[in-house]
Amino acid sequence: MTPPSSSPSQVVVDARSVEKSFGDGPNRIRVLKQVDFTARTGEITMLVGPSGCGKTTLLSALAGTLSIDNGTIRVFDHSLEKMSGGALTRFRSNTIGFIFQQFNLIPTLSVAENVGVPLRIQGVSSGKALKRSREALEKVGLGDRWKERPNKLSGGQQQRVAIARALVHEPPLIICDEPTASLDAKSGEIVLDLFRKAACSPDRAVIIVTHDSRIFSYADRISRMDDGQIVETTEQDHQQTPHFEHETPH
Ligand SMILES: Nc1ncnc2c1ncn2[C@@H]1O[C@H](COP(=O)(O)OP(=O)(O)OP(=O)(O)O)[C@@H](O)[C@H]1O
Repeated sequence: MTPPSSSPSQVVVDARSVEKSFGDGPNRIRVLKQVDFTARTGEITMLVGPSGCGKTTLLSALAGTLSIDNGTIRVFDHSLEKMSGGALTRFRSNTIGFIFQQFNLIPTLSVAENVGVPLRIQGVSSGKALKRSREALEKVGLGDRWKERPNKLSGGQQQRVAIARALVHEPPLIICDEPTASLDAKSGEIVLDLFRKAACSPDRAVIIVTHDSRIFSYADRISRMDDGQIVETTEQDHQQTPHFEHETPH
């Protein structure tokens, strides 16, 4: 997964001293406490840690969907906190592909129409969006299911549709929150192989929030979070092919 030597990996997500609290007065809770976090091109970075430690909050801040109280977040050389609402929305839709645990597919649209949503938001015509959506569905092994409604697919297949939707507009940053939590081992393996292929691109970065220890071997870098802070970051080099652990997640 190491990018070619002609394209050394670059820090493209750089969060420094990020702070975020929720609530007021005695109900105020500090969720992010001076968090430093980086993600690089050509790599899968996993953000792990116990429930409630602040992973989703940090992910939302990195994605620009949640404002922070203090600190700085740079994503592909743009300071998120300096961008206005409209500019941030455009930046997000061009730069980031999101994959959520709940898939968030629209039940009344076909699978291909769901995949095409990011393209339609960018103003791509429906004909071109359909063509590119079908190509993206081919890549995730669902080329023959494009006309169906999402509820006709299994959970693993719906997750692959969500991945096709996140990749269809070729965003340089892929952000995933618990992408495998509800998947069996076989579906999880397919999903992780797709992320690995995506991250192999020397100009693309993948960030995955997970507590699913079955997938840790796919990470190039693991940042461990506890009580609102990154307490450890470890690098993994892939002498051996990463694999999905066929055991119950912790
Ligand atoms: N909008 C909000 N308003 C108030 N409190 C919030 C809000 N969002 C998150 N929190 C609180 O912030 C803390 C961290 O939540 P967060 O979802 O970031 O944790 P997490 O590490 O992702 O947990 P999990 O692994 O269970 O998803 C929790 O105590 C949560 O209740």
